[in-house]
Amino acid sequence: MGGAGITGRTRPTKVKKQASAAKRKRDDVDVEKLEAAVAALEPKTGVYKDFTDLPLSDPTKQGLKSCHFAVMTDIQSKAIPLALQGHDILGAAKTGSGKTLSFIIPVLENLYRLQHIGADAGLGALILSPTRELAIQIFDVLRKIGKHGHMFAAGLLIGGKSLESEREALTRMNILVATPGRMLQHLSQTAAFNVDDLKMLVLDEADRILDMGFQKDVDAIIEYLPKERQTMLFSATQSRKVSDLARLSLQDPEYVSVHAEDKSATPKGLTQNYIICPIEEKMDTLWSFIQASKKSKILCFFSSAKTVRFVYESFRHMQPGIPLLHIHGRQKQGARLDVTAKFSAAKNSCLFATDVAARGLDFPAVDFVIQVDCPDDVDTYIHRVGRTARYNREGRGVLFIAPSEEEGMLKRLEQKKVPIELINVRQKKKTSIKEQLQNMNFKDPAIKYLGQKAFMTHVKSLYLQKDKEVFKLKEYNLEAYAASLGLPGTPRIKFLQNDDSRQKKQASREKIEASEESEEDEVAKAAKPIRTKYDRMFERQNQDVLADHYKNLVRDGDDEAAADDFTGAGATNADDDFMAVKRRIPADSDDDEDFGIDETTDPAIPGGKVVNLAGASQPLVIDSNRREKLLKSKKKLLQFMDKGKKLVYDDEGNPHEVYELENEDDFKARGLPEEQRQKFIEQARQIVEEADVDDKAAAREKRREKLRKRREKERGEQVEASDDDEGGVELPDAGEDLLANFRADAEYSDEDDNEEEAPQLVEKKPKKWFQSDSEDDEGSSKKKRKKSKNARHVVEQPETLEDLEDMAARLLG
Ligand SMILES: Nc1ncnc2c1ncn2[C@@H]1O[C@H](COP(=O)(O)OP(=O)(O)OP(=O)(O)O)[C@@H](O)[C@H]1O
Repeated sequence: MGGAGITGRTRPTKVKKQASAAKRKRDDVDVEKLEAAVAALEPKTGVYKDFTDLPLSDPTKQGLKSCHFAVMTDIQSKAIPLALQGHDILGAAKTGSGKTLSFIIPVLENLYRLQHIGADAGLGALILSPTRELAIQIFDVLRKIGKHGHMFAAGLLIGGKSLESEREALTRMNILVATPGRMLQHLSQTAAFNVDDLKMLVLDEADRILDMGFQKDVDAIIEYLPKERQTMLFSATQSRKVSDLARLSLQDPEYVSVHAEDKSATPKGLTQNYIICPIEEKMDTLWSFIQASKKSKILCFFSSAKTVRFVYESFRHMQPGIPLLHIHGRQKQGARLDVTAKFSAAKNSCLFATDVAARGLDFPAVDFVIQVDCPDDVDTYIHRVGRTARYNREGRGVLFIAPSEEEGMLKRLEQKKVPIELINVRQKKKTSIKEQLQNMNFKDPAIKYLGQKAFMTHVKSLYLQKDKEVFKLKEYNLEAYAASLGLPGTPRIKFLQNDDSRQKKQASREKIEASEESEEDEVAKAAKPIRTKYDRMFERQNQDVLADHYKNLVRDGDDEAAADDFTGAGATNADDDFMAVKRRIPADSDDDEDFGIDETTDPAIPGGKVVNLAGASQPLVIDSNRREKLLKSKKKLLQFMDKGKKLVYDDEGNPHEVYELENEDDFKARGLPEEQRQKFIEQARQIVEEADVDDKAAAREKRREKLRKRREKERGEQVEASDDDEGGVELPDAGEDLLANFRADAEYSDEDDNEEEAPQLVEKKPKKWFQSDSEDDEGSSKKKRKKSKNARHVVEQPETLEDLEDMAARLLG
């Protein structure tokens, strides 16, 4: 199991049994008293300040005492009494305000009063956390409070170990702190894992857990859990919808929010500032800030793991004089835990992190939270900044905002009541590290690679940001940003180029369209009154074949008025039945020519038009623009076309209907099929041979002609060359010319020697599909070997169609 159980004392069995029995008796009395005291609580009216004001079991009291927790925080004093009475809770309170104890104490107490203890009792409470680190932290608090006399078996289920090793221990657990993914895995794969008796479900960082990433897992987990249970949701930012609550089957939940009374959404001891920092200045500003705060504990947030790695590696190389750490989701679990432990213990340190460290983590005494990359939304801002100024401590948050992000981001922060003030960076104290980064990129390909990756991921994350009012990709100077990372050039980003080319295409399309509208059109357009969709609708011909809802638009009694109202360009006058308004298909339209369209006027449809499509079984009635458009689509027209007939072509190429074919009896009368086939092949061979003689003669003549022309040309060139060539040798200046010369030489190399075989390419070619192996072996005479040595392998290359036929005829023969 991922964590140690709370139980685990080793005593002789007999003594143990006696002690347990005595304890049970004591507990029974204890439990009854506690039940009564809890029932007597008045959560809404009563004032409960200290933990001692609440009816808690001795082991819990002991645990709180050992941790020196005496006075309750606001959320604790409001939520714990309600939770002890078994209410469902929706708790929202600022970061660092003590939400963890608000659910840990009720979990321990309620299970204790129910005596839901021991392996047989099964799982009594499940606490879900979005990250492993937070789960570990919660488990740690649970262990600290519970280890003074509580007998529950508690476990941590966050993965990282084999399912098998967790399986057995899992079935004995009473309280589990888990990440949703791992919990679901066990629910679906560990048969003996029984959750039917679960009494309490807690979702810490609920808004994150119910978000997209975990939604499916959480929904699936809930399917396994009994509906009758107590459910508690806690988060610093609560933006849950009713649908979420329904999914979780919350019953009349109590809303416990401590934001309402206090105007700001962030802790009192927190000072919040922002600086205007273009992305290309982030590296310099951050470096300078770290240099000026070496005696502090700093937590810096970035938007991607790649940026975290690049900044960590490059700053480390530059020896900043403060221990650097980094954490992101792509690290192994062991490394992440190591980092959180180191940063928790450190006095002065700088941790570069992604949002994996933004929620819930309780690092003691963080002085600064620097949000180097603007957070996706205000909730993320609040969670990040909440890593400092925890539980009445002081702390400071600094947000880096690019000029284009300022307006949008400030608006959103204001909406969520986040008090933040602008401060300026002292330019004198700012040092540029651009050159150092450039050198590093130059010398170390690994750094350069990281830099390129960081650049691309950052740009991609800006591109994918949902809030376009804050993140306007076009406003960032990406070239300068790449240079600020020390990169030799701006990495090419595919999606941006695709976007650009898409836009360019769109623009040029629009341009073409615009230019296609000639001046004449413009004049005509200007002269025409503007026609609306309705005008066009009532201008239609063949209104009697229109859909009913069109007809319904103009009822008998309304006709005239409607005609007046809607008189458009095509309407003649009010007396005319506008259903019969003439509609013209431009006579000069040549669209139809392409499709062999024949237009007539259908007498059955007043003013209507019938188009006879070549090959179509039925004429196509044009009764709407849609149908008219259809005439332009070959594909669509196919459905109106005749499917065609089966025809058989004779030797002269004349088509015949199938029924004209010879019947079976006649065919049989002409002899056996095999004999007929042989006869046919023989006839065909004769025909081919006869044709072959003519074809060969023609081909030879053609080749001779070609050769003659070429020689004439060469002779002419030689004369020209001797005229130009006055001593020097001119080299062909383009590779292409060289290639052309080579080809010509190769093709005709043997031509003079063997006209009959020309053209031949003296070149070894891979064996063709028509060459059998025996062909190669056949006649292993010296002569053949000699020939093959000289000419290697001679393969005819048909040049003309005649050559090809010639070759084919020889092969067939
Ligand atoms: N009653 C208390 N008295 C003293 N310290 C407390 C008390 N309750 C909580 N704390 C301390 O306050 C710190 C913050 O508590 P906790 O982590 O529960 O905050 P949180 O509200 O869950 O924060 P976040 O929203 O960031 O998760 C912890 O270090 C915890 O030990």
